[in-house]
Amino acid sequence: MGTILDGAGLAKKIKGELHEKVKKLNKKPGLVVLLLGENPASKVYVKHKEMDAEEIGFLSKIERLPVTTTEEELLDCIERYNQNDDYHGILVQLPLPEHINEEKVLLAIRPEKDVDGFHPMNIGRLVSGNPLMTPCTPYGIMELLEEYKIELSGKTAVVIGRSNIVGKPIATLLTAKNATVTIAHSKTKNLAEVAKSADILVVAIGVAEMVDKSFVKKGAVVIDVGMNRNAEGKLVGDVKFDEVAPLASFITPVPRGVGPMTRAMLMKQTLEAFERTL
Ligand SMILES: NC(=O)C1=CN([C@@H]2O[C@H](COP(=O)(O)OP(=O)(O)OC[C@H]3O[C@@H](n4cnc5c(N)ncnc54)[C@H](OP(=O)(O)O)[C@@H]3O)[C@@H](O)[C@H]2O)C=CC1
Ligand SMILES: Nc1nc(=O)c2c([nH]1)NC[C@@H]1CN(c3ccc(C(=O)N[C@@H](CCC(=O)O)C(=O)O)cc3)C=[N+]21
Repeated sequence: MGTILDGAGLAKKIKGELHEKVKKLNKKPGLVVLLLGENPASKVYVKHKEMDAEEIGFLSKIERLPVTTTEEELLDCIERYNQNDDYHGILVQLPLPEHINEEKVLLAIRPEKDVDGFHPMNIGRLVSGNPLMTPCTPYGIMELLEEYKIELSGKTAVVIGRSNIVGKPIATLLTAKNATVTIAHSKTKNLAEVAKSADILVVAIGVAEMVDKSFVKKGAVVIDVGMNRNAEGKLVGDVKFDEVAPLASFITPVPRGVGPMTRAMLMKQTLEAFERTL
């Protein structure tokens, strides 16, 4: 049975450290989350982020906008927070409604306040090895691997999924730590076989429990980013945990694995954005 990577525990420790730092400040770091519409999953995530921010002692605000908000109105709202010195971090919850151009929106956030790390400048800086803000989920995964002293140099890593928010940036970060990385996706042939070559397997697909033991080499480190509701409404990952855990050397659970680390990195980057304004 592999060691369970306790994301919730590490996130709690990190948030405690952030809280201690914030107590010593004269001004509160501020985080605003812009949420369009009523996507139930987004509402839950956003609520969690607000709770984290308040616990740490940040100024925290959720700007709830109707689903009918126009692109221009959203861009105006972002610009107001770009100019507002009380807010050091701005996060626009994704996905956005169809009528809004995501690329335009992400480009409108001042890179210094882009605590998600999704602005093209931040992506470019990450890829060129001089990061300012790092996408929170990949960042959280790297912190978790480091906490458990998991060696990456010279290891083979397979990332399943190539999204801008998870797959591509985690592949970049693993490469920077000298892993040899393969990115797989829906067009990959012999996916299970490719995955089985991995010392480190990162799964970010969005299909409940798709990855079973046929994808996993004995002794592999398995990172499950997936966040899905199964038929009974229970939160499950992309990995069949019960089947894979006995094979793995380390494995993240869902919940309490990658998800809490994502939120902790968001808080960390908000404090760093604040500190850069001093
Ligand atoms: N824990 C956390 O903090 C976070 C969790 N998530 C969760 O992680 C999962 C992935 O999210 P995200 O990256 O945004 O998702 P996207 O939907 O943007 O990307 C999914 C990727 O998986 C690939 N894929 C889809 N189906 C298959 C398949 N059958 N075989 C192989 N590859 C496949 C897609 O391939 P192709 O490119 O070819 O279409 C795509 O690259 C979701 O469950 C999401 O909820 C996301 C963000 C944060
Ligand atoms: N601009 C933007 N930034 C994001 O970072 C972003 C986003 N949009 N859109 C949606 C995805 C998804 N995401 C999650 C973060 C934490 C948990 C999380 O904390 N999960 C808990 C469980 C939560 C529960 O019980 O529902 C856990 O895994 O233990 C989940 C999902 C961030 N995302």
